[in-house]
Amino acid sequence: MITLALSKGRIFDETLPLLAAAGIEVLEDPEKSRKLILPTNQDGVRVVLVRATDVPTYVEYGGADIGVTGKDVLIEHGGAGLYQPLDLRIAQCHMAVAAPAGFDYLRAVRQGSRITVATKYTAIARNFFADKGVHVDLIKLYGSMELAPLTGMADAIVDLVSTGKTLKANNLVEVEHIMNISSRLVVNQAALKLKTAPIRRIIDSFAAAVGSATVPA
Ligand SMILES: Nc1ncnc2c1ncn2[C@@H]1O[C@H](COP(=O)(O)OP(=O)(O)OP(=O)(O)O)[C@@H](O)[C@H]1O
Ligand SMILES: O=P(O)(O)OC[C@H]1O[C@H](OP(=O)(O)OP(=O)(O)O)[C@H](O)[C@@H]1O
Repeated sequence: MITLALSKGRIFDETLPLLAAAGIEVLEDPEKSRKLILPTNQDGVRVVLVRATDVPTYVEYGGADIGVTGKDVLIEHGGAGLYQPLDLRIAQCHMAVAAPAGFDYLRAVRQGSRITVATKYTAIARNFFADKGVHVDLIKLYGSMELAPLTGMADAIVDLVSTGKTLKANNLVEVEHIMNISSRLVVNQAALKLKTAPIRRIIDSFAAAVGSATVPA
């Protein structure tokens, strides 16, 4: 049995065409079913639904053999013990620093001021500001980061941006582009050794579907 960990929503939706390329069809709609283990048209393949941030953990500890997860989540997790053969080029967005239009971020940076930054992505934010030599106090949040500067709790945020609509709706402006983000395939190293043929078949089908070469194990 091959177990594939996905999160509900955009990762699940955008992985479906890749699964189809591997001849795998998920037999239940996660938006309609309360089941966390979904059967597929292949007896030897099942999908488990977990929180987006838990996908690397399930694959690391063998709860799943393969997973699909954002580069953001992978960096925060650390990626220990995970084989990352493929950029799937799905769920594309970028990580950015944003601040209210009234906050002169560049001036604060130039003057060496201490900046308070709210984010769910503390590892990415810490590394980014450390590389720039900017002094920051980080406030860890689990969602709705945009609210932090609006309530006076933080000067700026580090968050994902796609269309920019969320920032605009909350009167925030992007002031730094940190990195491009897309989702990766992650594989449990031991599972790859024990179940090489079926896992390779999935990796190769995904690679062909996204038109990219795989990274050797
Ligand atoms: N607006 C967006 N456009 C494109 N991709 C995005 C966007 N927001 C997030 N992503 C990518 O999709 C992944 C999954 O996001 P999703 O919103 O489904 O989970 P989440 O709500 O961030 O996670 P959790 O449920 O654990 O809090 C993210 O890790 C990121 O890589
Ligand atoms: O630039 P945009 O296209 O507006 O996208 C950016 C938004 O997308 C993500 O949230 P998400 O859509 O995952 O919402 P959620 O955290 O409430 O699930 C991210 O945290 C931003 O808030």
